[in-house]
Amino acid sequence: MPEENFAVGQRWVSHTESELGLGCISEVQGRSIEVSFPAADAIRRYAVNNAPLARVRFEPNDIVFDQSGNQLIVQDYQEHNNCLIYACQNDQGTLQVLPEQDLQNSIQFRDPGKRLFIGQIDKNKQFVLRRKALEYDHLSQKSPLYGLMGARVQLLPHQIYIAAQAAQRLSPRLLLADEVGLGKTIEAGLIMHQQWLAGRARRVLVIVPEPLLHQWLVEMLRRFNLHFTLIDAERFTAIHDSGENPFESNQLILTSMKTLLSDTVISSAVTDAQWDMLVVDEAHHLQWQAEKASADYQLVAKLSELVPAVLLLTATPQQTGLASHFARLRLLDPARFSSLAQFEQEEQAYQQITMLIECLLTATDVQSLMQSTHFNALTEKLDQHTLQKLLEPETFAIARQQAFRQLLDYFGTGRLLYRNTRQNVGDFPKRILQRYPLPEDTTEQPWPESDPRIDWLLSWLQSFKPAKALLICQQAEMASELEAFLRVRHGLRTAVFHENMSLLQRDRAAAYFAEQESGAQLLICSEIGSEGRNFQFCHDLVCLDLPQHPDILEQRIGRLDRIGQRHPVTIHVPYIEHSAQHHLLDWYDKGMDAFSEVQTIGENLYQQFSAQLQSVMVSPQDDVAIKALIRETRQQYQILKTQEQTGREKLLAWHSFDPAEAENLLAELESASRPIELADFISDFCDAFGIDHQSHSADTVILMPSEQMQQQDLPALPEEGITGTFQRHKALSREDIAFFSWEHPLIRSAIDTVLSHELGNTAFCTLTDERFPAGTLLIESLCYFDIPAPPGLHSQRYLPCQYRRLVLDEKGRQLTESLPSEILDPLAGRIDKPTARQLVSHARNQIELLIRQTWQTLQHDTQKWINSANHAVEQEINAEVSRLETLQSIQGNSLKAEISLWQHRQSQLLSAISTGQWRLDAIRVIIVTNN
Ligand SMILES: Nc1ncnc2c1ncn2[C@@H]1O[C@H](COP(=O)(O)OP(=O)(O)OP(=O)(O)O)[C@@H](O)[C@H]1O
Repeated sequence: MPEENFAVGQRWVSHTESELGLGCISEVQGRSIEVSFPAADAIRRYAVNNAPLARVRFEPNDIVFDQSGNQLIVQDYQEHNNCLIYACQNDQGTLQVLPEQDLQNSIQFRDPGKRLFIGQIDKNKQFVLRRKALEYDHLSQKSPLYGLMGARVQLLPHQIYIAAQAAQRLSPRLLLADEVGLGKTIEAGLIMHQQWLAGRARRVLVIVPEPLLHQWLVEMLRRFNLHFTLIDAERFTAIHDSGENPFESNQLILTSMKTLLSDTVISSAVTDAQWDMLVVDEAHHLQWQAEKASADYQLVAKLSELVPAVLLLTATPQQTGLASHFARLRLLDPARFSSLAQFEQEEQAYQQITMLIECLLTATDVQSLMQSTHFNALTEKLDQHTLQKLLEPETFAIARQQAFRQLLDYFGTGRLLYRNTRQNVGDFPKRILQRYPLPEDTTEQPWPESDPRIDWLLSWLQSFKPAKALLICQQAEMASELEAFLRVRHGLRTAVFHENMSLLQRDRAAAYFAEQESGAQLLICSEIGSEGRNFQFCHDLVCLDLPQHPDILEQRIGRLDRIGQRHPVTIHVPYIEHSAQHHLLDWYDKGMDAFSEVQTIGENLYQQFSAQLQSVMVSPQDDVAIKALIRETRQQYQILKTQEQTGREKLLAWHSFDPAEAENLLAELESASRPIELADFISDFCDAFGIDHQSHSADTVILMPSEQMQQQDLPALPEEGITGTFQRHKALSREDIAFFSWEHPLIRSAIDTVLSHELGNTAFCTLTDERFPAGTLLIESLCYFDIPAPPGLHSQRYLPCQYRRLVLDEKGRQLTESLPSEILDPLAGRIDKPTARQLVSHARNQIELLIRQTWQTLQHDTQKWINSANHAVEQEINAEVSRLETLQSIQGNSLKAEISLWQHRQSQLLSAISTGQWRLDAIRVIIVTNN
């Protein structure tokens, strides 16, 4: 560093203490200088020939700040008395003079070029860490499966398939209607997690029945690391009184329909808040009839007009009738489901659509398709464009898939209804009915003493000890009374669970029942209270009474027959012979196998036979009528079941699950998990940022904050530390250990920390590689493509990729392919910092040339990137518009407004993408030494 360069007033930075900010030379005396660092209130004295300082010189177009914090753009500079005077433009566009002494003192250099030339050169290890952070960030964000990997769940094919389908949609609007207990909550969690991580759903509202609040809260946190805030009426009032909308107090809100409907102030506040995603569990309660819609339906209808992504969950979508089912579908996709009459007609034609799809799927080529008996009918249903492609041998395979999707969407069960069945999923235990006929009681005692079913229950429980059983009855009052009777009068270990209890009481009761050793032997639940709950740790269900709708019976059995159940589920039904309940039991058992099989046509049978059933139940001695009811129900059951299996169920099965595709997805998830690389990344990150890390056991580490931590705010690192494993199976069996995946909040925050910090954005290394002459200078740069656009547009998702690594030589030749990081990193040699600074300073002109060449290469490719993103936008939006146009012509209603919304979105996207630009994130200078 030539000593004559130093002059009072000049601005320099320290290589060794960059945190001091911008220094100003306050004294030059003989062979020493004094530098003040006003931002740190520090003074340093250095020997002239050995000062660890770099001169700060801004170039035209650099952004600088004056001492009052005003932002200025450098236009030019001149030297006066060895000091620089900048000519700058302020934000009003006027020119202004800024002597370097007046530059802001608290400067921190982020730009890699600037840092390199002022001597802030980081370690190679830090550069590599940064590159890995960029690569992983990019790879995961780009992967269509990003968001589906990090949940602490088993990767079950039927769930991953649905979640991956949802991930392809910009804002999924779906009805998740898997059979009871197949994991709709988990599917919704996966979809939410994916949308949350992809930045597409920042504000989520989940509405569940009150008894399920806590279960949801815990599942979302434990399995997905999603921290929901629970809003009940009390909490609402507390926050509301401070003037804030309680639904805006957090990003993820969990509430119950009861809370929302308890006060109009609450229901208005929920619709006033802005949401990206709405989830409604047990959605069969949203009832609708042409003349009247229930209050909860009306509220969800209002919300679903405002919220882009909507998930409705129910195992029994038709429990409250076909009209309500249709109305819920219409909430999700009004363009597709516009008329109930048409919807009913479509249901009648499902068998025909199934035949057409079968004809399509079995055809191996154009010839065989044309020879099929259903070919003509098929041509009537397909649009001209798809048909044309279907008749070309080259496009046959793709068009067949497209035609299949169109038939399902336009004429089948739609693209928004997913229903997995035990048949799809496989491997479920059997259901067994145990009947206990009892003689009528003739004593005159009050209930429950007078009830022979209670005597039966007492002796059954005695013989059954210590195994646990769940008893579900229709009413909360009955559940309470019975539980008190068994506990107080007979000293049994029982618990009760119903909708009139507080959240805390219910959770205590469930926990008492779940306790292995000293817990309750019997949990008595009301119908509504138990809906959606997980009780699969027990496998005996007692029904003292039976509900009158097959779907409600299915909900009951589903408390035990759910994922995780390892034993056959036994349903114990004690009943008084020849009573109404006896007939109801026969109707279910002999009329429709309701105990041994999952009901898909329960609602239909209920509609047809409920009147007859009522009359049989009021005159239980009428044997002829009873037999007729069971015979007719059975006949109808068989007819409907065949129709279902060849119509609706088949369409739903096709739409809801593709085993081959699901297998591919699981394989992709497996390979994207890269646990070894993750372990390395964590270890490198901890080294760079001063976090303690040590091995806990195989594939498991303990991370602890330390006093040397450079980044104080690594939000996901708890003060007491965290233990995490990279293995899913271990995380599933050890609740106390976190599941570390690329999606875990701590890892995402580690990646963000690296990328938001400048550490590692400059480096210098030597290279021994005989392919290049000694002395060759190369530059490795890490670049990112940014699109400054409103977040709601999600424009990044259309880019071919957002991150690039480039290696260039002095002649501007690209060596990226011949020097991939796997080759370069092991060959990169360390060089001490002072020498590196000298070399950089010496080769400044060449390095600047290399940086310019990198920029030129990037600029040259910018248009390619923009074109490719535009193409992706057009493809997606044109497909949506063409779908709406087809629906318009099939259904005969105008969808102009919807079409123009999509077109508007397209023009917004195209204009945002056209402003996209590359950013240079990091550079490493490489000098070939060959020694
Ligand atoms: N992929 C999975 N990994 C681990 N556990 C799972 C998985 N999927 C579901 N489960 C467990 O299986 C049980 C049933 O799942 P869930 O509650 O999501 O089903 P559901 O379809 O919503 O039930 P319901 O029809 O009763 O509302 C829960 O205990 C859940 O934690």
